Amino acid sequence: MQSWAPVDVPRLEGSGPPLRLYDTSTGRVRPTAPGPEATMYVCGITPYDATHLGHAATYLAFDLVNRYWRDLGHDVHYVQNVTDIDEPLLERAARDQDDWVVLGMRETALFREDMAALRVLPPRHYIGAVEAMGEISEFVAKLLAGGSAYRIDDAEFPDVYFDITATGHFGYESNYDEQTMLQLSRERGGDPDRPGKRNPTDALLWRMAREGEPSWESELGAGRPGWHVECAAIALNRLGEQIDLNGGGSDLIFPHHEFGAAHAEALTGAHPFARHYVHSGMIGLDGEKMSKSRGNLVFVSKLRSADVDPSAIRLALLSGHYRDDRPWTDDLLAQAHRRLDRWREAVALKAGPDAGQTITDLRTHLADDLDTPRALAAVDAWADAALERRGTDTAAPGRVRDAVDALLGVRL
Ligand SMILES: Nc1ncnc2c1ncn2[C@@H]1O[C@H](COS(=O)(=O)NC(=O)[C@@H](N)CS)[C@@H](O)[C@H]1O
Ligand SMILES: [Zn+2]
Repeated sequence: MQSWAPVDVPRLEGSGPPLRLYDTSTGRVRPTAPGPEATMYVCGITPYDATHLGHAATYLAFDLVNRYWRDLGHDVHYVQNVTDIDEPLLERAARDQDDWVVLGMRETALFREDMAALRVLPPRHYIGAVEAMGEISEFVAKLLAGGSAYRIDDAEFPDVYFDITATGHFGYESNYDEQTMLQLSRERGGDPDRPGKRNPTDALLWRMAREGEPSWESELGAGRPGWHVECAAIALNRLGEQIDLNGGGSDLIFPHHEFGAAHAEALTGAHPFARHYVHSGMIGLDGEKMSKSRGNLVFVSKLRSADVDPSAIRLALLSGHYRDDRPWTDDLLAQAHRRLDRWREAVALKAGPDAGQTITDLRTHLADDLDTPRALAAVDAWADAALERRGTDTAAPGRVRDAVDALLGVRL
């Protein structure tokens, strides 16, 4: 599947400290240490109700990681999927008398447009589950052959499940207890109460074809994949056995990323699958998580069609810390507009105070687990000084503009 338009990123002089990020599996902020090419897998959308501000906040967080690693001089091999076949998509298509394929294509196209408008750097590989069906079924067949997976004893639908005891590390990514895992498995598409499973939380790998459901021929028999194995296969086959970062919103901590890691590790034996598991907080509206099921969604495309500057949307979402569950409010957007106008006014000056310290501060704060509130405050300070006390450095406004573009993706 084609990704979206590339974004030019100004090259800045010098570089900052190593990027440190909170890792869910160890519960600590730790330095990332990618090689010359950093490898990052961030889960993509299930293409309906796209792109709401929750989606946008999550993809902006990982865009900052991408930009910061590039600022350090790394290449970034960024891979993202599209869950263009899954229960929720089929249900939404049925509800709206829509063809699920058309719905998926339409919403994915809208998502690409929104990401390009927000100046999110595109993934090098943007892969749909449907186009990856061959490699996914092959991955499942290998798990089955290797004994990490089994067919459930159900004559009508002998579906394939993953055995959570296969790797001996299951649970290390989320660190959730059994009770929590059971509850979240139930809430997020699992079937812990299905009779015949070895362990209630064992995850579905391959669902044999049901009447009236889309299915694909495979060595496993006609059917379609479980949700987690799609990401494990797409990531592993493009980024290798161990990656620098596996990311998504905090609602993916379990079961999705726990199983994605377990599937990959069961196949390769390489542990941990990702050196960092990074999760962003939930954007809420009126006190509830912004989510498809609740329907309390604010869409990027609606704001864009109301002529809201995408850079203001970016600034509004970056004004909070990426890991915090936080509300979206109209006031947040109004504040962001004011901030954007002030920064633009300051960089339009002929000269300003020295930019060096500001760029150093920007990098230091971003390197500290993407501390964007402090990073934005550093630019506020420079803009205030430039507008109030002026300054004599004629290179400063241009340097600040380029740093804000390269590191925050905000176009001044
Ligand atoms: N309210 C929200 N705030 C922040 N991030 C959110 C919110 N709702 C969803 N997300 C994140 O947006 C990304 C896409 O969500 S999604 O469309 O439901 N799709 C999926 O979770 C799967 N296709 C991942 S393979 C996920 O990382 C999810 O955690
Ligand atoms: Zn995923």
